[in-house]
Amino acid sequence: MGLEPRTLELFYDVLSPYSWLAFEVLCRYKNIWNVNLQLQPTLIGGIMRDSGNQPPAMLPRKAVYMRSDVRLLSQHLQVPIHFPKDFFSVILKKGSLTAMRFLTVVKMEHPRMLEKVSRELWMRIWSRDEDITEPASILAAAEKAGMSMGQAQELLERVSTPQVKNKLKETTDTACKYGAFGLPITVTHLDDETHMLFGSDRMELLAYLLGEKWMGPVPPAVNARL
Ligand SMILES: N[C@@H](CCC(=O)N[C@@H](CS)C(=O)NCC(=O)O)C(=O)O
Repeated sequence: MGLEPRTLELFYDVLSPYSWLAFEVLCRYKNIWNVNLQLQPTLIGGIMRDSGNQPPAMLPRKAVYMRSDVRLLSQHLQVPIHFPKDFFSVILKKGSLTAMRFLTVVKMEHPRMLEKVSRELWMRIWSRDEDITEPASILAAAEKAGMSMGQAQELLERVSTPQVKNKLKETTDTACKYGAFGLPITVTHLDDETHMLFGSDRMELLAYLLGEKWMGPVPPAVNARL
């Protein structure tokens, strides 16, 4: 009899390109490793406030580094990231509150759609430099992910309800309790220990904790399908 799958949580925000990298790599591994991957839509702004941290791009030298780092990683990990032209307005002014509330309600009502809708929102903001704040933008992402317009509209109407707002706050608080000061974080639940790792660049260590094999960002089984 095989071992019970380990629970592996990924806390992410679609505003964060490093979250996208971690998300794609873990989606590739979720059926290779013996894990139960739980996607946790989180608000990065809440984590920054709670921890007293600032987005890396606020420090000019880090902002320059982040551009080349993300560009190289997007090639190496095969995730089609392109920086938005007006980075500061898109990331620091417009933010992701409604989009993350939308993903929260998707998870509550149609959890099987969460992976696809998350990916389509990232495709908009971090690949095609498209808005993710307007209702029409969020609906377009949901439709592209395979939701019917009626279904998506119904969910969008619920983003300002206390249940949805509180759920996103609760998930963000949980990430903070695990010690998050940024995103992405993964949380690995072993029999007697829980480990929080920060960043998309901790996959080898994650595999070690899980007792699984790290085969690079594009494992052979996935590579054969690409
Ligand atoms: N080295 C990490 C960097 C992750 C990262 O910089 N995430 C940003 C959001 S996109 C963040 O929250 N940074 C907080 C910090 O660096 O203190 C990786 O490769 O994933």
